[in-house]
Amino acid sequence: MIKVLVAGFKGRMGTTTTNMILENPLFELVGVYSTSATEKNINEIAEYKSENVPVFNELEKINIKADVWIDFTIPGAVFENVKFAISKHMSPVVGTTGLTEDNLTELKKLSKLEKLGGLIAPNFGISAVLLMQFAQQTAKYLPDVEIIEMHHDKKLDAPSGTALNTAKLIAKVRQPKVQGNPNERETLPGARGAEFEGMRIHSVRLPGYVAHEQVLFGGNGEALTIRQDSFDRISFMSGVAVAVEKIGTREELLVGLENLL
Ligand SMILES: NC(=O)c1ccc[n+]([C@@H]2O[C@H](COP(=O)([O-])OP(=O)(O)OC[C@H]3O[C@@H](n4cnc5c(N)ncnc54)[C@H](O)[C@@H]3O)[C@@H](O)[C@H]2O)c1
Ligand SMILES: O=C(O)C1=N[C@H](C(=O)O)CCC1
Repeated sequence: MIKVLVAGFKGRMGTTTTNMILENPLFELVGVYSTSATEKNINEIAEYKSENVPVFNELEKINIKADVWIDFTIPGAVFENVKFAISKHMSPVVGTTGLTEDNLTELKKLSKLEKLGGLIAPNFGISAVLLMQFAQQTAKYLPDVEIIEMHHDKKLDAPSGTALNTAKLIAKVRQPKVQGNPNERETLPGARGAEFEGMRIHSVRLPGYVAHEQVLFGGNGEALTIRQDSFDRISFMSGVAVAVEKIGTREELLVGLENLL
């Protein structure tokens, strides 16, 4: 059995992930962590009353040994959480967005020193992973692109990690370029959205949405739109399960679920 700790276990993703881990016979939930938790054991929560899993609310007090640390917390905490997990030889499987390139460089170094596998995945949904792959392929032929990501209105960060990763993948196959009229003026600041190496990224936040992204390509007399929709957080769970199952076979920190499939 693979021993798993879930950080952020009371959140939207953490709850879904905790339930998946409890239901999967390959996995054993050995601890849960949330700075907002007041319980000592997960069985103090009605839906988990038949379980016996310690609850932690301070990083330094986590004294259990897990094989895998799953992180669905917040952008402001994920870097310290993952450094802690690596220091305790717990393979990080990280969904939390907001890690910078410098963060990733340092975490990769720490993983290598520990000879420890880990995964940072901006999106565990197969439809999103495919969208990013298709977008990178398309950009080789249609380099003018704008990204529109749409999420629920409780999301903390913008643009989404998925949109930023989509732009980074596209940037690998095209030269930076100015899109639109070089003399264009925003009569309303922000009208043209965020800018990443000439690409524009637009973030929509609305109730009723979960996680969605469109990548729009324009060419001479033609256009192509690629779209993915995550309607329910269950859509991320098969990717999380694959990562938890496979990460122990690696000895480095990977970025992107496609590197583990
Ligand atoms: N990679 C993916 O497939 C994927 C999918 C969905 C969400 N996400 C990302 O996961 C993160 C969480 O999303 P969410 O919708 O579940 O958010 P959420 O706000 O519902 O949950 C975050 C949880 O983390 C807890 N928390 C806050 N600080 C903490 C800390 N220092 N240590 C431990 N727990 C802490 C909060 O109390 C909360 O319960 C976001 O960064 C989001 O972008 C990634
Ligand atoms: O619900 C969220 O928040 C999501 N965050 C990730 C991102 O920022 O790309 C993945 C999709 C859902």
